[in-house]
Amino acid sequence: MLPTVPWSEVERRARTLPGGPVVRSGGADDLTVRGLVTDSRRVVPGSLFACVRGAASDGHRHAAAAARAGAAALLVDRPVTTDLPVLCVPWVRAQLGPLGALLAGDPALELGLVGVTGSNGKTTTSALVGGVLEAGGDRTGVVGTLGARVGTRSRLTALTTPEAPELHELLRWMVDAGARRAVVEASSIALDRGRVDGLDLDVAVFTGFEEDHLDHHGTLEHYWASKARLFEPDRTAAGVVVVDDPWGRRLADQARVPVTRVGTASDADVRVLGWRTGAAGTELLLADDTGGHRVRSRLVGRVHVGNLAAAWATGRVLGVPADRIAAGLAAVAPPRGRGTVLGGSGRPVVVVDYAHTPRALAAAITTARDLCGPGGRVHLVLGARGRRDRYKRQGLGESARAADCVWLTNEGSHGEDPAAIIAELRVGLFGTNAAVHTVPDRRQAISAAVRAAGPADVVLVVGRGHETRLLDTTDPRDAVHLDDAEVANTALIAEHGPPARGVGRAERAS
Ligand SMILES: CC(=O)N[C@H]1[C@@H](OP(=O)(O)OP(=O)(O)OC[C@H]2O[C@@H](n3ccc(=O)[nH]c3=O)[C@H](O)[C@@H]2O)O[C@H](CO)[C@@H](O)[C@@H]1O[C@H](C)C(=O)N[C@@H](C)C(=O)N[C@H](CCC(=O)O)C(=O)O
Repeated sequence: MLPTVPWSEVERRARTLPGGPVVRSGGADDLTVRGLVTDSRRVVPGSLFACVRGAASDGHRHAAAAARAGAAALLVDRPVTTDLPVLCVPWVRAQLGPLGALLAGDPALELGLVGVTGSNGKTTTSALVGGVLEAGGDRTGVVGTLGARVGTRSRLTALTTPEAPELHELLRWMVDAGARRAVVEASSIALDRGRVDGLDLDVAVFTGFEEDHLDHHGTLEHYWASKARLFEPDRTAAGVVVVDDPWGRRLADQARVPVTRVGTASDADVRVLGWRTGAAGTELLLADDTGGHRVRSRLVGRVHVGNLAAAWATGRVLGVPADRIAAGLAAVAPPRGRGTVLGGSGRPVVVVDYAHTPRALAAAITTARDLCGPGGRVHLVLGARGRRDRYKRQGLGESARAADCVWLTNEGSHGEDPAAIIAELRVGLFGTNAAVHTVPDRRQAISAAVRAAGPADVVLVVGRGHETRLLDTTDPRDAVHLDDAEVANTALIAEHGPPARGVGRAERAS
């Protein structure tokens, strides 16, 4: 439940931020506001509407709409014509963290917080850390790409890391539901835009780094710096860093907070001694300062080895006993669309995954290869999202060369020409030995791949993972329902029938 906050208190909090004058105009002494809102369409009576200048629009232009919807006051950084009380600050976006926290009753002060960043693995690692902390006895909320949840309750969110006011409201919701800890997925864009400003983390986790989101960041170094920011002493007390890539090592070396190094390297504090993975899950052997530990998980694929080890290390840093961590990791179900395994039992295995970067795709193909039966082939269903990170397409095609059969298709063109996107993927595949088919309709591509697959084969469907809406224009209202896992399941039954009795998927485990 959001508190009612005196206007004078809002002004006082706004003044705590250095950077220029804060000027209040209007508003009687007894004025109160409830909830900080950045979208005029979400204003309710009593809201404080923050006018944010964005890429596509400017919140100042929506001040009148917010007033009509019942906003009690405005937060602005340029003059607007209005009868409402106004607080004018140097930069509205910079205030979203501090004021979002205030208007949600400062929930972060009541929570132990873990932030998870990295190019790949944020969602899975967040779920694992959530499971570890729950097993340690603390109710733990998790917010990220799959939405927000605490206990059995869940809420949808639009972004991986919500804008600061929404994030603080979600933390309030978690506290009200009894949470003592929360895990927050922190995307680089969120860090860059200050969405996690004002959060004091107990632990920041780094899962790995690879070129991505350059449409937003411009350069790799800017992207890197955005992520590295989470490991500054004013943001976190400690770090857990997977050091198996040079970027992780760089971060561990440069961080000014105590860092637990995780990985296969001999100097890792939580060291992966060995692992094996199959359709039934993953098992790894870890060593830390307390000895050796065997960890079992239902997650499928070698990509999760680092994620599991990072979650283990986070539990250790937060004082969760080893047996509780192991129990927590064993209990976590694979997050939706993150290596979701379907089929098997005498039929081909289908893996639905979110991999949308060249390295993540290469790792997903390796996992698919691990899951093949004797003589089995990997069928890859591959597309690329329109109007985003075009530079990745050739690299995705190059990674796809490791598959035996590639089904190029649409992944939501967002107004681009789908055929042109496919042509760019094909550049990376030039000269490959893999059989390459083009089936622009995604449903048909998934069905064709499932139809072509034999019982020892694996069909890997990548790019969208948990997503259920596909958009081919620039108007979000044109999005249609399309769930890759649902399509694959239907195709499995149509092409290969229901599972045969007595043949378990686990029998394909390596
Ligand atoms: C780059 C970025 O962060 N963009 C987000 C941002 O856009 P923006 O600031 O440019 O906003 P804008 O659309 O220009 O509008 C300006 C302001 O006017 C407001 N407005 C607008 C229209 C209206 O009628 N009334 C109104 O009040 C908007 O709410 C906003 O406050 O604020 C919008 C409102 O919250 C978001 O929808 C939008 O996310 C875009 C769509 C997006 O897709 N962002 C992606 C790239 C993103 O942030 N992804 C990361 C990373 C994911 C990952 O790691 O894979 C994430 O954390 O999700």
